[in-house]
Amino acid sequence: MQADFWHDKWERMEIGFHLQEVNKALLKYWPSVDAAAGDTVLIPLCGKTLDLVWLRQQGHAVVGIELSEIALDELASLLQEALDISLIKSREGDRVMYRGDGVLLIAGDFFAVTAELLADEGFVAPAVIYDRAAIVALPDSMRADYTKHLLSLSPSARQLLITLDYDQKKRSGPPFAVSDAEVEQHYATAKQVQRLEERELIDQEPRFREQGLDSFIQRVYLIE
Ligand SMILES: C[S@@+](CC[C@H](N)C(=O)[O-])C[C@H]1O[C@@H](n2cnc3c(N)ncnc32)[C@H](O)[C@@H]1O
Repeated sequence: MQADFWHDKWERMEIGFHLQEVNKALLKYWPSVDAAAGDTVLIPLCGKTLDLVWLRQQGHAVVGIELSEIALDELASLLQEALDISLIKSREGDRVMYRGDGVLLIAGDFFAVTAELLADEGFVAPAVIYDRAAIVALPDSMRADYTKHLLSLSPSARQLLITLDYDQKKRSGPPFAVSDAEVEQHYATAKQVQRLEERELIDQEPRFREQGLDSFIQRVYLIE
């Protein structure tokens, strides 16, 4: 997926993926991650998710990486409203950085963010990764590089990963289908890939039924 595709989506506010509430799977399974209060959570391709605000509310430092400055401006406002956290925004080369109390937001290409950059910002190897609608936002050709890059930012992080799976022949992404086998393959070197939940969502997602699908499965994994 090209950057222009996503910038265009944000300019038109065609953001059907955005939830108006904290993700239910995050609320349900966050205790399984067993994160300590001060742990940093890395949220790749974060959009303007309320999940990031909720994670900060739990006492975690949060790092969000997102192409769209529109999304991060909104997220900065949400953090201000919900937590009274003011972010200082600064344009630095190809990126826009937003820095505040326990928060780092980076508007720019995820693949250009390095472990060194995070360390320079005081966020060395985040302890936890939270991926909701990130790997599934990327086409097959990018997902191995995505996972490799994610692990380069924090090789031993625990990860809460939420995927979607359906018959990709019946509909093109995003969101893209990511099978159980693919997750196992990407995380073959992990100590453990534990599937916490598999849920059929087709009855709650009529727009996907209208697009010809008869199954739309969400899976939640804890990867260690
Ligand atoms: C499906 S949305 C999910 C957003 C968020 N995780 C959520 O749950 O609402 C995918 C997001 O990834 C962002 N994105 C896509 N490619 C990216 C890249 N290479 N670097 C940073 N962000 C990217 C898009 O702008 C979009 O906001």
